[in-house]
Amino acid sequence: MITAHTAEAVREAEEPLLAAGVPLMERASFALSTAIARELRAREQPVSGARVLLLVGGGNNGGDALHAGAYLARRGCAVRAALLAPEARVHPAGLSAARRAGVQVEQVAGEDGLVSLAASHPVWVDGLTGIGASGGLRSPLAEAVEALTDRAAELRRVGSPPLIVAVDVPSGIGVDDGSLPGPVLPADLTVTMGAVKAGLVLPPAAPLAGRIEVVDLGLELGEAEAMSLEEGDAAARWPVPGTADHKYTRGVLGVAAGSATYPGAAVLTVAGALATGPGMVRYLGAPSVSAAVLGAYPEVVAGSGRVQAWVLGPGVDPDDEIRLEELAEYRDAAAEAGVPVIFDAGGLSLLHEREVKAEGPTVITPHAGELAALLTARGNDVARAEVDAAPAAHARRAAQLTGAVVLLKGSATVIAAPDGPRYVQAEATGWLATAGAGDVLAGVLGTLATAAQSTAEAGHRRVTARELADVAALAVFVHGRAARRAAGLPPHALPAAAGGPAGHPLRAGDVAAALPAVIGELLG
Ligand SMILES: NC(=O)C1=CN([C@@H]2O[C@H](COP(=O)(O)OP(=O)(O)OC[C@H]3O[C@@H](n4cnc5c(N)ncnc54)[C@H](O)[C@@H]3O)[C@@H](O)[C@H]2O)[C@@H](O)CC1
Ligand SMILES: Nc1ncnc2c1ncn2[C@@H]1O[C@H](COP(=O)(O)OP(=O)(O)O)[C@@H](O)[C@H]1O
Ligand SMILES: [K+]
Repeated sequence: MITAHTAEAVREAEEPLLAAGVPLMERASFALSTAIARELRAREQPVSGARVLLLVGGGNNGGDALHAGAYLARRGCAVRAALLAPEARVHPAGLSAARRAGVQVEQVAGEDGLVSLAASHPVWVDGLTGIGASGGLRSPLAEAVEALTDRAAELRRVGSPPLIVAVDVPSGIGVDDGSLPGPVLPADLTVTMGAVKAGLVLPPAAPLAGRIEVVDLGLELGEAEAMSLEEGDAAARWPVPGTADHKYTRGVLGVAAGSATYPGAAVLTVAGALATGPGMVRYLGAPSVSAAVLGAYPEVVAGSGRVQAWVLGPGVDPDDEIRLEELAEYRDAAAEAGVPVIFDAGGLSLLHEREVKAEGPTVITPHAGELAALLTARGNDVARAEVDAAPAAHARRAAQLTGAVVLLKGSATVIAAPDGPRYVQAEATGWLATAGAGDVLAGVLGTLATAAQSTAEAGHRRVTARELADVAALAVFVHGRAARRAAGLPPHALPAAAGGPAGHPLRAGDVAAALPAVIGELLG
């Protein structure tokens, strides 16, 4: 599990160690220097003689960069430090360590000098600001970062990109919320001190961190601000049927999806559900859609009966009041029985009224546009772009307003429980951004929710919001992995922008088809 923390949590955890005289900065900066050397070797570039440019701001983040520069200079690198804050404000111990080690230090004024300095150094170390920064980078750092970002893009175009290493965080990101309040220099590698910061995993900042290495400082941290499931977590949480199970103990999923206009949404939801391994899927909808679903999947049982979870709404027309009334009936029955409900697409409109709160265990699965519509309908006027700029904050807001677990879809998908954990999962690929992919996800989530409900029923208790958030993260994890497989991408390949394979197009049905093999591989 990747656990990510706020700046305040990290500072609190550092305090007792600093008070006890533990040399955290020395440890952090030494580890930073070795990470840079390792990265150079991995790129088959010699460490000795490597030309390294330190971008130094006026806080301890700059101190880390200077100390690391001193270590690198001692290993034979040609290190230069560009001070972007007045020398009197630059970390004094770092500055003198760097000078003693032979680092050439110069005060930078204006972007032109900085850019030409950068052009002659293939390694840039971003030590402008770390967890002490607030708001977007201000002048002159903002202009410097903009100019360096442009230069890096030019160098990338001509095939000689610099190696950019961020100290602790790419300077200027929203450290706690992953926002981008101003310019940020995208890094290839972020060496982060003591703990992953939430902004390194939350969108939209996360992709700018590149690969993340954590320096272990022995910090004792409390509950995470954000978590990401990894392979081992997903495998450990997967509901594998036991020998005593039968289809009803494994769980029955009810699907009310599709319409005359969007019959395919029902087929794809069911495809995702079946590929995830339910005990049974019941379908409820118009006869023509039902015929399409059964034509594609004869395993499905049409008509009502007892279920352990519902998926309500994929492909449902939000203006079809009669259909929405049916969905509301399923919802009410589910609330009475304590059965989880997943509202997707058209079904989300059932939560548009301001005072409506989820009465039973509930997950909603909007994309940014749908979340903006939901928040706006409930009196929080929000545009899609605002959700995109701060997905985690908006997901949490919607969770608090509705009482539901919110699964906010996007290139990184954020999951927020009303007062519980927050997950972010980013294993998918841009190829997944295709019509119907969300329907498949709703089906996957539905099946996993039935399994969670079956376990809860066996223990004579109700499934909790926390468990539903866990299930949502698991669904997004395998859906993302299945998308990678369907796009011909190995699970751990670098993004195409970082030199990894591009993959190939997929259609939503391919994601469902890839699921059993992905799950099998996960479970070994
Ligand atoms: N406390 C410690 O001993 C440790 C600190 N560490 C490092 O120290 C960093 C935190 O250091 P600080 O608390 O000094 O803070 P930072 O170095 O992160 O930032 C403070 C500096 O940035 C400037 N600044 C703040 N907001 C700005 C903005 N919006 N635009 C432009 N400039 C801005 C401030 O004027 C100040 O000069 C961590 O990120 C980490 O790199 C590590 O060495 C681990 C140990
Ligand atoms: N750029 C992207 N990279 C990776 N995954 C993405 C990206 N954009 C969207 N996705 C994923 O693709 C799916 C699209 O779902 P959705 O928007 O609901 O489509 P539909 O309603 O057509 O089924 C979601 O799982 C979402 O997280
Ligand atoms: K930094």
